[in-house]
Order: sequence, then C-alpha cells, then structure tokens
Amino acid sequence: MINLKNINKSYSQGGNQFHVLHDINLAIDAGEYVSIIGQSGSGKSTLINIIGFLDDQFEGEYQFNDTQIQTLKRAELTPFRNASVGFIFQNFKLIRTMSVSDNIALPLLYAGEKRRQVQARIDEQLTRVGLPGAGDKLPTALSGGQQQRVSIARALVANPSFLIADEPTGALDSRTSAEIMQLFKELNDQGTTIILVTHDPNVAAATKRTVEILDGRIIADSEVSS
Ligand SMILES: Nc1ncnc2c1ncn2[C@@H]1O[C@H](COP(=O)(O)OP(=O)(O)OP(=O)(O)O)[C@@H](O)[C@H]1O
Repeated sequence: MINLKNINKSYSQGGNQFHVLHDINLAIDAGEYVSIIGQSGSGKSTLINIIGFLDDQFEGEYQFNDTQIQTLKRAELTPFRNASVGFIFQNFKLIRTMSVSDNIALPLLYAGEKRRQVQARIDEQLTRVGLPGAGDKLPTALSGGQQQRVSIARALVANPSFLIADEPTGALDSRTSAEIMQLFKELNDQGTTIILVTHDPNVAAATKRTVEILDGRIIADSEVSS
C-alpha cells in the first residue's frame, strides 16, 4: 500500500539546508500495525508528514497503491489525503465548542456529505470506540482517554485506508494509555492499518512491527515478538 523509495528531505532555513531524512526505503502493507520510534528530532514527524500526504516537498518516490504521490498537484493532494488517511494526535485536537458527534462528522462534511445524513455512521463509530450514546456531550465533559476515543472515531468515520497516530498516548496516564493501545489492537484485528509514532519503547512493543529512526535514517525494522 505504502511504498517509499529513496526518500530524502531537506529543510532550508536562513540560507542553510538541513538534510533531515536520508534514503528512506519503507513499505507498509494494508493491515499492518507499525510503530515509528525514535528520539526527539530524529525525523519522525517529517516522515509521517510525507506518509500522510501533508508534505509533498521531498526527493524520491512515494507510491501509494497505484498513485505516484510526487506527481500529484498540490490541489490534488488535499482531497487525496482526506480520502486516504485518518489522523490521531497527542492532544486530540477536538473542537471544544462542538458536540462529540459534530466533531466526528467533520471528515464527512469535508468530503461533501450532509450533516443530517451521517448520524448513523457517527453512532456506529462511537460504539466501536467504546463510547455509545456520548454524541451529544461536549469534549470538555469527557476524560482524556474518552477524548482520545472520540478523536479515533473521527479518524475512522470516513473509512480511510490507514490511520496515523502521532504520540496518541503522550497525554494520558499509564492505565488509560493501555486502554487506548488495547483499542488500537482491536481495530487492527478488525483490519485497520495503523502507523503509530512514539518515543516510548513500551508503546512500540504493543504494535506488531517497529521501525526505528535515528538522525533521519532507518536503523532498525523488525517484527515485535509476541
Ligand atoms: N520546518 C522546519 N524547518 C527546519 N527544520 C525543521 C523543520 N521541521 C523540523 N525540522 C528539523 O528536522 C529535524 C527532524 O524533526 P522532526 O520534527 O521530524 O523530528 P521528530 O522525531 O518528530 O521529533 P519530536 O519527537 O520532537 O517531534 C529536527 O532537527 C528539526 O529541528
């Protein structure tokens, strides 16, 4: 599904070039559950911005299914991203003034659907993430773990090809983290492809494959032994 070949990425700043990704070769198949692990500044965010179609300024080839991403125009990238990937963030990024249901509806509205036609799909996802009946609440009435469940429902609702979870347990206590990791495991068991970014080896150990980055290079790529 995801096939990166010889990806290099540099940022220019103040007339200098900073080479932050070096010759990245990485293939991820549908159905995988992969963690990308590395210390702060190693290039994890830079890499997932490319994988998640947020950044098309790179050298090399990114083939996603039958599409060569580096050949897409900017205007083509946004609808491609909306249709293909669901994002989950450390700090949830829910809109505090909107109900849980309205937050989850957003990707469907971006895709051109009508709010009144999507409630059943929202309720289905709320049940899937363990929050049946929570749709009318405001995010601020929920615990951190519950808010992360809402953001997972939002990431899933448009049925993307894969999820990117960027430090999804970074703002949660260890027990709630374990519950969220259990939910990701269940989603993966149901067939959801998940790419999870973390600096925490314990979190990475709960996935099925770890890709380790150091100074912009993949230094290890291995199955997690269960
Ligand atoms: N927009 C930018 N302009 C210039 N340099 C950048 C930019 N974004 C990131 N960098 C640099 O690229 C390198 C990799 O950063 P990146 O954010 O990808 O690392 P990371 O592994 O995600 O770190 P963290 O875990 O702290 O988020 C760092 O040295 C960072 O300073």
